[in-house]
This record gives sequence, C-alpha cells and structure tokens, in this order.
Amino acid sequence: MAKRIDVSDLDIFYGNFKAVEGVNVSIEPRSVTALIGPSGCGKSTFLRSLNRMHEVIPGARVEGKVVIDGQDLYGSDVDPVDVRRQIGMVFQRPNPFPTMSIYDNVVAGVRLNARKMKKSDLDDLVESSLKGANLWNEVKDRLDRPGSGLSGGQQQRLCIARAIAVQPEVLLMDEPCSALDPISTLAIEDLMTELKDRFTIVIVTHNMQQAARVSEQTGFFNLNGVGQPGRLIEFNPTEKIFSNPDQKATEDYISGRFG
Ligand SMILES: Nc1ncnc2c1ncn2[C@@H]1O[C@H](COP(=O)(O)OP(=O)(O)OP(=O)(O)O)[C@@H](O)[C@H]1O
Repeated sequence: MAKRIDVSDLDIFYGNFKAVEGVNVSIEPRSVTALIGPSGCGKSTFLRSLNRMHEVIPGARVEGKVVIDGQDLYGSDVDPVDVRRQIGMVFQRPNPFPTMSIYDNVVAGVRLNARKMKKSDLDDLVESSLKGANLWNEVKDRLDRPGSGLSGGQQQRLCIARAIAVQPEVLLMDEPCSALDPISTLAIEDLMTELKDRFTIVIVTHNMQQAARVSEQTGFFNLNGVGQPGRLIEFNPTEKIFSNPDQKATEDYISGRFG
C-alpha cells in the first residue's frame, strides 16, 4: 500500500512568484521523511505539491515531475480529487468537523468519496481507524459525541483516524504536533512509528528533536534571501544530517546558528 515518491526538477509557483525551485528527491515507502528548514523556505508548499493541494490556491501551479510508484501525479489523465484520496494530509491545527460526531468525523472522507458502505462495514472501519490512531480506547463509549469535545491531542489523533480511514498510500503531515503538549506530541510520534509499516509518511516539523526521533530521512530546505525561492539543500539519512551533514548550511541550521 505504501508508495515511493520520485520528484524531479520541481518548481512551485504562486502566480509569478517562484516559492520553491529545482527539487530532486526520492522518498522511500514505509518510512518517515522529515522536512526541516527556516520559516518561509517552502516546506509546506512542497508538501502540498505532493498531493495536489497546492493548486487549490488560485494562480498556484508547479513545473517538473512528481511520480508516485511510476504514475505521473500531474499527468493530464489524473484526477486531483483521486490523488488527494490516495495521499492523505494532516494539518498543523487539529481540524475535526466540530458539530459532527466522532464517528461521522472518522468516516467523513469515505462518505465524500461516495463509497457506499454497509453500516456494519462502516462500524468496522471506524473501529480499525480509531485503533490505528491510538484513540479507540479513549472514545469507544462516546462515538456519537461531537469531535470538538475532545482534547487537542485527541482531536489531532481523530484527524489522523479520518486520514487513514480512506486508506491512503501516503500520509503528509504539516507540523502535526505544533499545537500539542509534550505528552500528546509523544503519542503522535509513537503513532507515526507504527503507521510507517503501512504508509509512506512525510512530515514538516520545526522541532529538530522530533525529526531526529521519528524519521529515517531528512530534507533540509533553505533560501538565499527574502523573495528568493526555497531549495532542497540536503537530503540524507537523518542520522547523518544530525551528526555529519554534507552542507555547512545544514550544520549551521541544526546547531542553531540561524533560522
Ligand atoms: N497562499 C500563498 N500565496 C502566496 N504566497 C504564498 C502562499 N503560501 C505561501 N506563500 C509563500 O511561499 C513561500 C514559502 O512558504 P511556505 O509556507 O511553504 O514556507 P514554510 O517553509 O512552510 O514556512 P513555515 O515554516 O513558516 O511554515 C513564502 O515566501 C510564502 O510567503
């Protein structure tokens, strides 16, 4: 189910502004890849280009290639809605549908995809997705209560359950722990470690320890100055990035000398 992502010569634009330039990278299946770098260098923009969420912004577009297990993501015959189903996304702030029940939140994506399912199959899916997101035990007796009644960490796990319920092949996470306390953060990190057996996970994080704890590979983005496009400066095994990076800019960033 997990898929490999090959990116070549990718430029990403907002109108005339080139936000990201010249990305070449291969992201391995069944692994966690972390993207780090200073604010504004294009990490989130790059992440959103991997499931065609970028182009929902008027005037936004990409040049170059993103290939998922051999299929060109931006090919003319590819339906972006289908892409977003296969490649799920979890955002910085937990965003459950507030008035919907916990149960309905989990199956919201499945229903949007217009897959008709029997009630018993939906029940099974809700249970397995909530178990997959390590939330089942905390909510199994109140599935009909609103998602907004959960704590921040629980809401983020609910969003992860909603993302995995559609059985995506890739899971993109944009600073998924930045609004969470340290205990909820550890719960999400543990969850990533479990989920990577089934999914290809790409996470944007400002937390260097988090990148070091959860990822196998790390990409460091940087930009030369305001108004310049961000570039992927270094992509290497996480252990190498944090102990002996190839680029001086990477070393300066991870040792806190800038950014
Ligand atoms: N919707 C948008 N319209 C126009 N420009 C945008 C839009 N979103 C982001 N940008 C610009 O694209 C560049 C990259 O932004 P992006 O949010 O991808 O950076 P980032 O590395 O994720 O930053 P941060 O770490 O602060 O979240 C920035 O110059 C930003 O101002």
